Amino acid sequence: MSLLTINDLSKSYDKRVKALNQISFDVTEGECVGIVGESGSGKSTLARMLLGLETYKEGKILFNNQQIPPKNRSQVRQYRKDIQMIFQDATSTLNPKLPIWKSLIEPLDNFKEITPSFITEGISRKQVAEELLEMVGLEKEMADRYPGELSGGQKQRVSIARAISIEPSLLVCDEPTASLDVTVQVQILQLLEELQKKTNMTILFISHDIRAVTYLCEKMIVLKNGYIVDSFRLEELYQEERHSYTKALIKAAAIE
Ligand SMILES: Nc1ncnc2c1ncn2[C@@H]1O[C@H](COP(=O)(O)OP(=O)(O)OP(=O)(O)O)[C@@H](O)[C@H]1O
Repeated sequence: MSLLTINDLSKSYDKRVKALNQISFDVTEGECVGIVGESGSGKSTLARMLLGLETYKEGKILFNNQQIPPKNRSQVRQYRKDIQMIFQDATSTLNPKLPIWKSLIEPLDNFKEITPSFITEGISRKQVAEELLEMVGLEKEMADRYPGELSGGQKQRVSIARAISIEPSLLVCDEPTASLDVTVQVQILQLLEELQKKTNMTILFISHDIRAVTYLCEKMIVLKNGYIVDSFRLEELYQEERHSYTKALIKAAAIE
């Protein structure tokens, strides 16, 4: 079943800048779809539109068959739970004044009606945070630390744990590995892959890095100057019919 449908979506900031041009694609439940493109191709614009942070006049965004941004309050609340986001800069997601466990537990505090399947009944809020830390490969002793005492990779793991704590239907990752060292990038991709396999969660992975996208995603969409110039499944990556821009990205990333 299609979880997210984007139909003929366009976005203009002013008369001169058309950030997105009639883009259309579908994301099916359980899929991991990558959006790849260089700087200025419209990736962040698309991510902001998915979160309901940008208005639009042309086209449609449907999530679970409901128009985005939703119209009424209860739909907005449901939507805020169902779509979670991971950003390039994990620091901005974590309150520097709170110990990690308190930041981790925030989404669950906001959605008290949710009892995630991974939570053992009757455990304290702090123990829930510790279980979440272990799910993303961190020691539970990290719970009492502050964001300033964590490395970039550890902070990104915490922000992933926070995002998945309320079991969203869709996880949107906007350049989640862009500011990390290469070895840490691989570890974060491995973590996302592992979590996706375990939970069958749907991921939309946005990146300028075709290598990261091909590592994680089974379907890819190539954006250039706001247009979708190519879209294909991973096994079709090296086919002759790929767009010249896709071929150039593959060449530049040396993954031929
Ligand atoms: N708030 C804004 N006002 C005006 N133009 C904007 C605004 N945000 C983005 N743009 C323009 O829209 C186009 C797409 O930008 P966007 O940030 O979506 O690209 P991107 O692929 O995410 O780039 P990057 O990887 O550098 O973040 C660019 O031409 C950009 O200058």
